[in-house]
Amino acid sequence: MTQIAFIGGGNMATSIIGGLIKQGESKPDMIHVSDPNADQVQQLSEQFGIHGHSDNQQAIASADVVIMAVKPQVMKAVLAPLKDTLSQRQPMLLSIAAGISLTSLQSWSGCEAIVRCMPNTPSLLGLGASGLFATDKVSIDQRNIADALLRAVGISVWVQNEAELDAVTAVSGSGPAYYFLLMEAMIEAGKKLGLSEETATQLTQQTALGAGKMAMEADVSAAELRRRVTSPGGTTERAIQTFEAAHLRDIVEAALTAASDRAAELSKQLGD
Ligand SMILES: NC(=O)C1=CN([C@@H]2O[C@H](COP(=O)(O)OP(=O)(O)OC[C@H]3O[C@@H](n4cnc5c(N)ncnc54)[C@H](O)[C@@H]3O)[C@@H](O)[C@H]2O)C=CC1
Ligand SMILES: O=C(O)[C@@H]1CCC=N1
Repeated sequence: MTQIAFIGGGNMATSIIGGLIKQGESKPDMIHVSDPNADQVQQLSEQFGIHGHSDNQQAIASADVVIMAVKPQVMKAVLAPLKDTLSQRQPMLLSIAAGISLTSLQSWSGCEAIVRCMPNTPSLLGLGASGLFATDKVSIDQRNIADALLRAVGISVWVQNEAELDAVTAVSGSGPAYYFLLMEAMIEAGKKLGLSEETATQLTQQTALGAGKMAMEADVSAAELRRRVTSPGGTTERAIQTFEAAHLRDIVEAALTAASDRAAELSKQLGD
């Protein structure tokens, strides 16, 4: 069975570890985690029965897959002392860090087989959406392992070129925040229309959940589902006309373009 080492045991690592064990994808004994935060390591070891380390070298010593789950800003410094070992052992490196290019990962780690991935925070609930891209040095078996790792916390989608990961970041990486913004606005508007905060919040949350589930389960498009809610001459029609008059679609396109541009910019800034 594959030995997996997580470098960084924060939010995303915790959710992936939890998903792997819950789904039976990996045995606790095969998982190592390393983090300078001793409390975090202890909690992960106790919660999941995995091996905890304070030394990254120890964590990667026998790993087939090394998952880099540290913040992008520290990636270079974290990989520097591991480069000799990684170059020699050549495990598959999987990075979940936003905006760190394959070129940088390759030069900082000395690894050849690298998968870059963009997950999102609903991974914490097993409802994540991740985009993945692999170098051509990644074997089919390694791709399958990377796929299983991310599927343990949601769905995974492979993209055809690295630049598409910027679009994935704009759609699903940052995406949860757009829905939260809409929810904030709906709760505020509901309150202005006379509802209590509690009632406006409950109704907004359940509506978001219901709409998401309907969109997932329906065999028709989101546009068709919208039409089915919209009675001619009714209330939804007025609301939709208001959104369209304010160019909501243009606003969404501009926002996602800005996010994608920023992802590309960050890759350049954080690279060598
Ligand atoms: N939170 C989000 O929405 C998303 C995050 N990501 C990416 O996931 C990565 C991790 O994010 P989170 O889990 O949210 O961050 P986090 O801050 O919860 O976890 C990072 C962990 O790295 C540890 N760390 C710091 N220096 C270290 C070192 N030298 N060696 C080992 N561990 C070290 C920290 O103690 C911390 O526990 C980031 O690169 C981020 O870009 C990707 C998609 C979405
Ligand atoms: O906002 C960010 O830069 C990161 C990437 C995707 C979600 N959070």
